[in-house]
Amino acid sequence: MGTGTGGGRVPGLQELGMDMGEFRTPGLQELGMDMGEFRVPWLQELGPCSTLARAPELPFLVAPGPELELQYPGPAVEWCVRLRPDPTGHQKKRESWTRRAVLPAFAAALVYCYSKSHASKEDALLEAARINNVSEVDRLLLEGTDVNARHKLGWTALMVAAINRNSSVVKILLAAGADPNLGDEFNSVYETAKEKGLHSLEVLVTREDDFNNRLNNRASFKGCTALHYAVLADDYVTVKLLLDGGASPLQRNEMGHTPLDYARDGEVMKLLKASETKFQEEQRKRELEERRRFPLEQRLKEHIIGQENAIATVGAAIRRKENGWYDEEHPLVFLFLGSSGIGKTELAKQTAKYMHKDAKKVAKFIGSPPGYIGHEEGGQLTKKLKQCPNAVVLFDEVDKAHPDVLTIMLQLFDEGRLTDGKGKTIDCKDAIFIMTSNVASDEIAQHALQLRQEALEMSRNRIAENLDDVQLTDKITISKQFKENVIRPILKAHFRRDEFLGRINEIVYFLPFCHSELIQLVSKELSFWAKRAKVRHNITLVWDREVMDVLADGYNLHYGARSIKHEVERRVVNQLAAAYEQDLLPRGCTLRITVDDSDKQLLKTKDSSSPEEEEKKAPTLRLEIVEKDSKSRKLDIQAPVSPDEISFML
Ligand SMILES: Nc1ncnc2c1ncn2[C@@H]1O[C@H](COP(=O)(O)OP(=O)(O)OP(=O)(O)O)[C@@H](O)[C@H]1O
Repeated sequence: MGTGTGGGRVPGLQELGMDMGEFRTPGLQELGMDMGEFRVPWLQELGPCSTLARAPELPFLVAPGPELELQYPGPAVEWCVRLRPDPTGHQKKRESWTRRAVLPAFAAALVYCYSKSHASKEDALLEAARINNVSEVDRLLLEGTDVNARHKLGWTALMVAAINRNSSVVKILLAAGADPNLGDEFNSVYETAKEKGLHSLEVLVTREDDFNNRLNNRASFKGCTALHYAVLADDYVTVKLLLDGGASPLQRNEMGHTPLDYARDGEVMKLLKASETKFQEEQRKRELEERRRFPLEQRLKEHIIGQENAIATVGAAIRRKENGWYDEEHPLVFLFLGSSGIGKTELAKQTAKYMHKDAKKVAKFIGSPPGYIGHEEGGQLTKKLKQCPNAVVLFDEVDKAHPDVLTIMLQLFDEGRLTDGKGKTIDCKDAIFIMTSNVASDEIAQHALQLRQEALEMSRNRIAENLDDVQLTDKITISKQFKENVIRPILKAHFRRDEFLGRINEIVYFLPFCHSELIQLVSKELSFWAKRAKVRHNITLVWDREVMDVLADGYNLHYGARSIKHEVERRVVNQLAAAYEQDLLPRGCTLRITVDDSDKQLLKTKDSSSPEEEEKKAPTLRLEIVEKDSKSRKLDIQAPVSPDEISFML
């Protein structure tokens, strides 16, 4: 119970000569009725009317006598209850209702039925799961009630059935598709009350109604699955049903506990131990199969444009680790080299997402002062590694780290453990460390550009010779010789530690984008804004191929993909915003981005001009509205007034 009617008017009450105001009368309390919570001890629930003989009309009284039976033909659910004289309350020593008591009792029953008939199907399912009302659960599921719906405080019907040892209901819910691996969103009573802005007493009563008062109010239950609850209830049958229904015995709640952690010695514990091993084996097989069907490299390529060698190097190393072909005594250590904004952090994030199904799991530490581990962030790192020993740890801008910090990192990589401020040692052999650095980025970029130029000339010659492997220009590989003769000495001079470089498993090179990659980046960026235009303003955004060439020209080697984002914002999004502000964009219109006609010639002559000339002659991008007859109408967007002009006008 505990669901209020929201203070609305209950149909039928006035016919009984009462209205909501009278619920607070002392007469009701004397009868043992607590109207706030609809706790009526002498009220026995009979279920929906449809299962019983229907009352033809108001006032619902079906069986006058010592026991009163009442039907409520409500709008959604029709409910039936029986009222028994309560020997402990006002009706003491009486076997039937007094005239004085009948009316308020009726009113209370009516309100109860009303609240039941108004409760959503999902609430009704939770209630039926609690009281083990199998036929009601069946009926509600047949009516299409969402089997995984949550109580407003966070739990599901399966969890309620599990904690109450209602195995028959658990069986039906599982068969109807209840997800046994959903975690409870309920925290502790006090935390949940704070989160939801409710009184803690209200939360406590609601929780105890659905669960039971044996659970600790102060403990957090966030992330507990139905299996955790079945184990807490020490109910072998339900535990078995849940395991057979696909519940993971390895799933941890937010406190980091698996169901086994809550098991008492005995049958339940034995069953859980056996299924943990089986589940691990099955999970390993499933993951292996998934990796085979959808390899890491393919997933990375969905998010990262170009950088094929970097993706291949990281992919191969992770595959070795996942399949047990690696040195288990040391963590996997990468150094990502290359200029700014070309995907180093993005690749680290995507790797973390692949390893942990969550990009947020990447722990990022910045190398700039006050420095990494050893200072404030040292504690953070040990904390994170303790929580997740196989975390992906990103050390950004490692070249800016203090030499003392490099010494600690060396210990970390070499010994596979780290000692925190309190002298406690944390194991990190299973972690993946990714360091990023801009050191030698100019040399790498220049080398890559030179290789591309050579490849371009080669392919031009091949075209001239009528050989058709023109694609060659996009795929270049940095030579071993360049790495040894140019990069390694720079790294050595910078880090001054041979053994530090020696502990890096893979140095991964990120190269500047080639033209086709820039076009992909522009396309990704324009698509992002097109989606926004559609969702926010119902505007369809299309663009000509030349527009992408113009925007790709905004690429700046030092800012990488960020320069493309900036160029799209500067040259397209600014115009969109100005046109919108000037009310030039009707809702539902189609907008086309195009290169101004008078500037199209510039694109053709671009190759022969010097960089200075190009800067001056950058083609203009325009917005046009595509009319119904497919003709385009140019938009006359007024340039926004610049601050200089404002001061002039003043
Ligand atoms: N190769 C790429 N493919 C797709 N998006 C990219 C690529 N490179 C960079 N980006 C995008 O550009 C932004 C910056 O990229 P990222 O953070 O990976 O840069 P970085 O190489 O780590 O550079 P920095 O050293 O400056 O942090 C991100 O939004 C990222 O999604």
